[in-house]
Amino acid sequence: MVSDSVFITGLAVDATIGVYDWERTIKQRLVLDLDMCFDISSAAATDDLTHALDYSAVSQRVISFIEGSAYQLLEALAEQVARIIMEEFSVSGLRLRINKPGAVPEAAGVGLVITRGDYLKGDASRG
Ligand SMILES: Nc1nc2c(c(=O)[nH]1)N=C([C@H](O)[C@@H](O)CO)CN2
Repeated sequence: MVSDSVFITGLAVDATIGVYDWERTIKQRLVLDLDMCFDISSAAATDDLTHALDYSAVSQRVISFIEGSAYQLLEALAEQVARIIMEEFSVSGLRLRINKPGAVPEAAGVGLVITRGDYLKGDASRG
């Protein structure tokens, strides 16, 4: 079981997201934190990006997907982002946190955290 991970924090994307009519006509800021299970041993041994989980490529793919999406719920968006990363980047598990900082004016942030795949298996230090 792999305990290595590659992370992305504070990934800011403007999206059409929300359940109310007024939210369907504007873009709102979302901020994502990702922790992705990935064995770094091959990248470490070869010093070659082609053997690494390229956090730049993941970031651009996630930004592109979210900018083209129009979900109502963060839950629906989160599930698809997790699926894309796991399917397209050979990530065996991940933790995804999505913050919608403007949604509740009285709160610094609201949102959700999901874990998928192997994220919590075999590594007590995560979670
Ligand atoms: N669990 C969730 N609760 C709420 C969501 C959501 O996506 N998941 N969305 C909204 C509204 O769109 C809100 O952000 C508008 O301010 C409310 N609750």
